[in-house]
Amino acid sequence: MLIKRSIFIFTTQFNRKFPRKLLGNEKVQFGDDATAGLRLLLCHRCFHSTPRRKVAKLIDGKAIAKQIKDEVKTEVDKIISLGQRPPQLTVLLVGNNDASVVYVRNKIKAAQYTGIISDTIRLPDTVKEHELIEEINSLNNDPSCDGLLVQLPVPPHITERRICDAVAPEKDVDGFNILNIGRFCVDEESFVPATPAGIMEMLRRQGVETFGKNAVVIGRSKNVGMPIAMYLHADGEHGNNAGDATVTICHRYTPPEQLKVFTKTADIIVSATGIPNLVTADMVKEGVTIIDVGITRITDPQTGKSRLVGDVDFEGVREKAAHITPVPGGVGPLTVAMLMKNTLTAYQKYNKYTKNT
Ligand SMILES: Nc1nc(=O)c2c([nH]1)NC[C@@H]1CN(c3ccc(C(=O)N[C@@H](CCC(=O)O)C(=O)O)cc3)C=[N+]21
Ligand SMILES: [Mg+2]
Repeated sequence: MLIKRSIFIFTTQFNRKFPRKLLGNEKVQFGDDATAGLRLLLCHRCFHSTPRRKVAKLIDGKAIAKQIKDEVKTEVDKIISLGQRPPQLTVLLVGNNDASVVYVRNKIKAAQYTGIISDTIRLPDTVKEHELIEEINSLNNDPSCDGLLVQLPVPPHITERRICDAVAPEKDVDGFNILNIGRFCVDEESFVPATPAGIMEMLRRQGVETFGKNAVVIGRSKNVGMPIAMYLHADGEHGNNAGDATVTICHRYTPPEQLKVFTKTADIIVSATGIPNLVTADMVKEGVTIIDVGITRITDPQTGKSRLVGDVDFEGVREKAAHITPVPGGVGPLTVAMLMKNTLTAYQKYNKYTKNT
């Protein structure tokens, strides 16, 4: 009874604080996910029990990614049970970049899991730009291919922008074609790049509010920093279900003491620089949410083994943060899962060939 009452009070106050989010937008209601009840119960405990040392709640990227993949799988199963062909994702991989090979393998595994057909086309790193574009054109015209992406980076003799723009906008599940970027930047519905899409999805499912909050994005890369900053600040009432946060973008020319001034005021920090230990405990406020997008492979001085680290001093920051993503197992798996979701969307929206069979 007491628990029920406090849940009622809590949700009522939440309603007052975020009226539009709760009443006007079905997709981002607090308590959308299955753990909401449990979270409220935990809130109840926090309010009514003696405080103990706080350690951040780990955002389990793998588990959230699995949820999303399961949802995609359910849809794909439906498609198949209707006797229609499943969606197909084609990945073009140029050369032998070690990291790219791992990422593409993870994408193929996720496709297999969801029932999406995947096709990887490998090309030598000597391939000419026009040959790669011819390959893209032929896949643009192939009705069995719904989603098409060229794994980045491409070798230096190839211009990345020309390659991204060669992918048909309706198959551009990476959201890297300039038409999708432009649409995204003016709040029109578009394919949203998988990493920012994954981060927003992670925040929603974890119950981290972005509406009216201070967010700091560190890094201004075109594929991560820029689009996540765009996504966090843009109008949630428009096409892509954006975050309505106040966003500060910091980058390599932000003086370190200035960076700290900004991160100290942040409710949410997204770090995407590839600089290990850039974000330390002294730079963040109590209760912050930390999204670590950095991926750096280092050799562990203790074990001598190679391992992945993010941008954040995880152990230090963890003591102050409310939520924190690990590396690996944080943003990476979400990126892969959202790519599957985008591929399903491409099929559902643009596949003209098997709709009425
Ligand atoms: N056209 C294109 N689209 C991309 O989406 C794209 C790209 N190019 N180039 C590189 C970045 C990076 N990216 C990741 C994918 C999976 C993990 C991932 O699965 N990470 C695992 C660990 C992977 C490992 O062990 O190395 C994790 O964080 O748990 C990470 C990063 C996609 N990207
Ligand atoms: Mg919204």
